[in-house]
Amino acid sequence: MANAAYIHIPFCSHICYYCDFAKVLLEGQPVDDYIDSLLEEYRSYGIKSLRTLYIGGGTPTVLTVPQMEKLLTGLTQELDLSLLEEFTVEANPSDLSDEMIAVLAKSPVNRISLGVQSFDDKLLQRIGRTHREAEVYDAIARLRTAGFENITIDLIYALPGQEMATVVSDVEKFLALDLPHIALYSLILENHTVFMNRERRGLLHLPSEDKNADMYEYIIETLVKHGYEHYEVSNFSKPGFESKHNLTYWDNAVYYGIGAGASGYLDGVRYKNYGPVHHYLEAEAGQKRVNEEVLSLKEKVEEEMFLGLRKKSGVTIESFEAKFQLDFHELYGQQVKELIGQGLLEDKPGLVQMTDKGFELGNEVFEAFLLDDLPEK
Ligand SMILES: C[S@@+](CC[C@H](N)C(=O)[O-])C[C@H]1O[C@@H](n2cnc3c(N)ncnc32)[C@H](O)[C@@H]1O
Ligand SMILES: C[S@@+](CC[C@H](N)C(=O)[O-])C[C@H]1O[C@@H](n2cnc3c(N)ncnc32)[C@H](O)[C@@H]1O
Ligand code: SF4
Repeated sequence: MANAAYIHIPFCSHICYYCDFAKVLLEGQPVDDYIDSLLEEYRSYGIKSLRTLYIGGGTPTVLTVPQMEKLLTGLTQELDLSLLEEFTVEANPSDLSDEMIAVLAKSPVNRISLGVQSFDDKLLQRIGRTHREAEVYDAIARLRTAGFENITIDLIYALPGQEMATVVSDVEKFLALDLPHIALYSLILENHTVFMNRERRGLLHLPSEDKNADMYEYIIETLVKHGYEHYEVSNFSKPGFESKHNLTYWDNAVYYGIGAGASGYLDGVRYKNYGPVHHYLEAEAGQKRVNEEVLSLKEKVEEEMFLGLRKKSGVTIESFEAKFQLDFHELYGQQVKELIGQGLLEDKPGLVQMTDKGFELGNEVFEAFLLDDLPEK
């Protein structure tokens, strides 16, 4: 059975201009019913032990303190806590009250992921965030006082109108905080967002691809110079602070996905739950899935490569062959040779690993690992 569970809280107090994740405005939503329903789905799996738990969103910290307490108790009361290594809650800097921090601190939660996005107040305003730089420092100080050490932040770069100077200042401000982990995402223009709407009307001014690449290079170089490991395309950590939960995804391992819009991977099936809260609520505990995909061997192999290559440590040929009982060189020998020749993969025996150039041109590398056909064995 799976050792990791993702729990989705789809509510937000405002909607950011770039975001297309499963979320809805909090106002008027049946939040108490949602928590009951989510805990019912969780219990239906009979989970007794987990190595990682991750509550994401949406914005989990928009719950009231009693709602958060109920959720945390419901998720952990049946668990053998001695086996739970990492328990993350995502938080928005502007709604982390002292009471909320106190509830998180006295629970088994041991990692906080703060959605900072940028330290530049003008930029924050331009992307539809409601918090400001000062609130980030205040939230981090109060989290630290409450005993949280393992704090990570999310930043986005290549935002509309953004110049290199704010990337530099964002990275410098992150370094000054001396946190053990950061995720830095290049903005993805998503459908159904305010930004996409503006783009269609020719009103969005995104940095060019070249500028985007310069920003990524600067980020990698600077963070690595300051002792952070670039352990995944967008993730950097001090040694020992890699996200164990997210590594489960990139290791192509199984996990529960619980809540509206959550994805899971169990028994060779990738599934997704109903996104709209009322659809999710109407479905019985065992019927929350809107789709299920039974993966073929070919799909499993491709996913192993796509996900594994996102990690700096890459894919070990020995473990690939042990997992699939297939000859790696027969399947991918030629592609790997070509990608090494193009400087996109490292030339290391027994290991398939991206270079920094490979990370920049990720999709080109991934495409090379698509297979024509692979008979089921
Ligand atoms: C779905 S959000 C949930 C966390 C929380 N609600 C918050 O925003 O702080 C998770 C992260 O995804 C990233 N993200 C969301 N939309 C994105 C986009 N269009 N492009 C790049 N990153 C994005 C942001 O960095 C965000 O912190
Ligand atoms: C973009 S990542 C940010 C990770 C964070 N920086 C960290 O290191 O912990 C997190 C977001 O991905 C989405 N997500 C993660 N796992 C998911 C799953 N199993 N099902 C659905 N959404 C998921 C959620 O929207 C969540 O807010
Ligand atoms: S980025 Fe976070 S706060 Fe903003 S809309 Fe998306 S989930 Fe909500």
